[in-house]
Amino acid sequence: MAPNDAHTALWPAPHASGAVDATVHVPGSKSVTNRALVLAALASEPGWLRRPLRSRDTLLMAGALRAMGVGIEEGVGPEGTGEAWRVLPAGLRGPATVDVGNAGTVMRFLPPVAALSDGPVRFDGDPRSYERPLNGVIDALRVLGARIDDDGRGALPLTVHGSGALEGGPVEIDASSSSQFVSALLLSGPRFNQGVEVRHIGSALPSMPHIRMTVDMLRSVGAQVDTPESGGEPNVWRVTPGALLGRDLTIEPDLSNAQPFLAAALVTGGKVLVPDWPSRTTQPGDRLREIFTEMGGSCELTEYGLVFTGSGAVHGIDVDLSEVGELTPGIAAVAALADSPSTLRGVAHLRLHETDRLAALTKEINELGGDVTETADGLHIRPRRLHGGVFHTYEDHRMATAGAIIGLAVEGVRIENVATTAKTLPDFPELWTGMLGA
Ligand SMILES: O=C(O)C1=C[C@@H](OP(=O)(O)O)[C@@H](O)[C@H](O)C1
Ligand SMILES: C=C(OP(=O)(O)O)C(=O)O
Repeated sequence: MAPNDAHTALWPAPHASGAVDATVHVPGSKSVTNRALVLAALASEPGWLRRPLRSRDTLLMAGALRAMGVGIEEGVGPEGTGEAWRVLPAGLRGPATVDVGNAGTVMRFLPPVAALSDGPVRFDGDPRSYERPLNGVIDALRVLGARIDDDGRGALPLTVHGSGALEGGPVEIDASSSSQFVSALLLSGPRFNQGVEVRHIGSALPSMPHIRMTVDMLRSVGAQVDTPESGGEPNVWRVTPGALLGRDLTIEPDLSNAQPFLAAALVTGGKVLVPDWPSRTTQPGDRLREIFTEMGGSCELTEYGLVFTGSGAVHGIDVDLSEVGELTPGIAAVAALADSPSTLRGVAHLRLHETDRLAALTKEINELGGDVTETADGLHIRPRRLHGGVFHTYEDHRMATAGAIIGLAVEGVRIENVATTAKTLPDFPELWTGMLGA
């Protein structure tokens, strides 16, 4: 297939002939891998990442850090060569060029790192990356002492003129459009001369578990972080300046990418085991245990991992997803197959994700015969009998996996550009057909 054909190619989503019964080894977490790479690059000694996710977003992160002078070498992990990265921090260098693709983590976490480099770092990416909000990071970095050239829209493309150090200190931001603004400033904060104090002053802040993930991972490499939860002021996070340790970290499976496989058990009345499901985690995907149980399944966390079992019935749900927005496409797909209506709330910011996810889900489910309406901050989904057709994906990995869930229950669904799942889960089609025993 010629490279461009992948964008228009149609993948016949497998229809499930019966209940699935499978063990699915889900690759590492995108959010943990990309935080671990940044923290290891900023450390004062080498570190290891074991079982890192290797996907478009994480390879872009690794490539960008390498471009700024960081060593990231293939190492030997628990499963042999190629299963680990050894990260060798070095003085951060410019000039460099960073391709962010359409990775929120890369476009938001790296400009603060670039501000610590000793020269200009140019950031560019996919057309969609120009539309995703970055103003919180750009404005904050300027307040903290960085020089940035952009076109004034608060978005990519831009150049950060690193001068080898950043003063840091207190800064106010409105992170209501992305929690990643807060995470970005905290991750590099220990390396700023004064550390950083981030005060969120906007309306509701989405994706709080991802901010907790940032704080937890910072603390695990020796950073001192004060948070609202540790007795600080509401909406204020403070990072003390200091050296970061090089750690040996094994990356957890990506629980948000486990979603389509758990959904398969739910919609087919089957059973799926996801090995290595962590007993304690900050990943938002852990909320699936509760959400998919309410939608009709049951789960058990055993020494082998998470066993999720469908009952044969799928129920609608009324749920606020503001903390776990990235789960919305998969929940919407299950809701379209349920026996009662659903209301998904608290996710207006999804309009600025990989695509406008609220518009895309509404259009694509309705074109298969569904009845979805957009609300100010989410979706109303009234299940209808669906029919086959093309499910467009808008270069959004989670649209592709959402379409695959529907395809299990509805014959003749064809997914456009299933290869877009490579953003976070390059093996998705193989894992999916493997789960179905094909
Ligand atoms: O920090 C992270 O790793 C992420 C935070 C969330 O971003 P938003 O707060 O922009 O939704 C989430 O949706 C994204 O998939 C990953
Ligand atoms: C919103 C997402 O990604 P990003 O990290 O690009 O924001 C996502 O993975 O659902």
